[in-house]
Amino acid sequence: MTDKKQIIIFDTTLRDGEQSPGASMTIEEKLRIAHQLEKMRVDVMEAGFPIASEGDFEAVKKIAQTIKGPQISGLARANDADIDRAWEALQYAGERGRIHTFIATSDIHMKYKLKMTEDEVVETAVRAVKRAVGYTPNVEFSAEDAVRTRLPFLARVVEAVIAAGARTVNIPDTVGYTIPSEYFNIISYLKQNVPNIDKAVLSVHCHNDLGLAVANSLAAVQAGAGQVECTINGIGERAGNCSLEEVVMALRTRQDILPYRTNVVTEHIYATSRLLTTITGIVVQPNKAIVGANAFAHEAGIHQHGVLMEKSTYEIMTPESIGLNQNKLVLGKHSGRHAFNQRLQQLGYELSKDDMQKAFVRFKALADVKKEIFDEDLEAIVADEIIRVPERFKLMEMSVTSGSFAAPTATVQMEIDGEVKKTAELGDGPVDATFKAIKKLTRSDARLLHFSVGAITGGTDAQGECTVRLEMQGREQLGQGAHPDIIVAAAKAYVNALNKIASLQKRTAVDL
Ligand SMILES: CC(=O)SCCNC(=O)CCNC(=O)[C@H](O)C(C)(C)COP(=O)(O)OP(=O)(O)OC[C@H]1O[C@@H](n2cnc3c(N)ncnc32)[C@H](O)[C@@H]1OP(=O)(O)O
Ligand SMILES: CC(C)C(=O)C(=O)O
Repeated sequence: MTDKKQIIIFDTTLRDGEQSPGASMTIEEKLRIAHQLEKMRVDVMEAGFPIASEGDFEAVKKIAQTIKGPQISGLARANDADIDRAWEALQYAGERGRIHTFIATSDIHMKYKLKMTEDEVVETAVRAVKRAVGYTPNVEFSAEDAVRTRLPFLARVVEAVIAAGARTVNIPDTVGYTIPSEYFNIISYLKQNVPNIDKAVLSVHCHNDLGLAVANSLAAVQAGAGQVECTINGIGERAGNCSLEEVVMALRTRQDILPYRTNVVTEHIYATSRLLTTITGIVVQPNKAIVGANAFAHEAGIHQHGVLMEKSTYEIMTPESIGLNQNKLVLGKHSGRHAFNQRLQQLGYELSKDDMQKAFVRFKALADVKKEIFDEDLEAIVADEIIRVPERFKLMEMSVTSGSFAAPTATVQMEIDGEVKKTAELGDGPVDATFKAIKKLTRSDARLLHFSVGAITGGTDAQGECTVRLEMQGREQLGQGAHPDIIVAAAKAYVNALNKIASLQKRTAVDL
């Protein structure tokens, strides 16, 4: 193993990943993901952009205070205020705290966005790195839009920031424009033309606009890059970032031609992917590599036959290597707390005794109506029962009539601020009628932006999982709900989003 070069895995799910439309996370949600990344042993996690908002500052601070093991990075533009604010949040991580400062170096960005000359950009970058080094030696510099930067100028910037003390220098493909051979050549050029290049780790950060982020990152590694920046499920700005699970599993699976290793405990990949989906509501496509629902499924007879004879005929990696348990312990209504607790732990959930008990009660209720409980059901229970906000609004009972003849009608009973209220509403369909009834009871003027529904597992007794995005007074909130009855799941998701809005408004002291 020692003859293999170690590639530093820099996870930026909590920063660039959070830049995905709809992926904003609360401090608690970020911390939950951070714990999972810690368990998975990423080398560096970028916790946020501290100057961006009070919430992001607090999240980076909390992660720096809590997470042990990985380095914690915070992003900062190349100016004093950003760098000072970043360190204010990161200082609690000591030497593991990394200030990541950046400035764009391409002609397009310098001319239209920064309105700076080359000399001004070099001067600003050097000044920023020096200021950051005043706080910590653990400084990373990124040349934003490096791929569209003229190479001699890029080399000049890289040399200058290394001389100023940057230990890591990142060469991002900010707009997902490059292709593997070109990126290989850029990294090789820097290796050959920057005299002090050996004093820093070269890093890569690829966006996926052309679907090449993972391929480009691998090409850069082959050219000598020592750090790969990536995100869980590949989430991120626009088409996303290089996907952590894909790049790590490619390095692991093709050891024959890729002599590199990472510290990532790949067996935690699946649980981490699911946790992110649960928190953000951004689902991965079924055919997504590594973590998609079909990634280890075989439908075709010839494939099934091959796999039955010898798995490696059609499987290039084992499901176990990403934490998918082939021999699932079947959980049903006869299961007890031990099996239940153990499975939740295997899925990456460390719940308190109280939360475990709450989830167990809910599991038993589900097991009464459903033959077999799958991992996805358990995740939905945890999402629905544990990862929740204080409930101003509680859904008590509901019933719906609909069909091809009856006018869809929903009768809903809720507890609101301790008072029980009931109403019935007509709608264009059962979900519409239900949402109208909830809106009436809660007197909410929230606007529905998005509604999605999915069956969590196969079979007619599967649980339905709904995601609802609401907008109220300029704030957007995601709500989730799971239930064997899809309309109840939709109602729970709607109420969950309303509770999040109410809790946010309470926190920011805005009247309802
Ligand atoms: C490629 C990337 O992913 S970079 C990271 C992108 N992420 C984000 O932008 C998310 C967080 N951002 C934010 O919350 C806000 O944009 C803030 C707080 C950083 C700045 O907000 P505002 O002060 O309102 O500025 P706004 O975002 O409108 O414009 C950016 C300003 O930063 C300047 N700027 C952009 N990049 C840099 C940089 N690397 N170094 C220094 N200045 C920069 C721009 O020129 C512009 O300056 P101007 O206000 O003097 O015209
Ligand atoms: C700040 C840098 C690393 C970035 O996110 C990008 O260039 O895409």
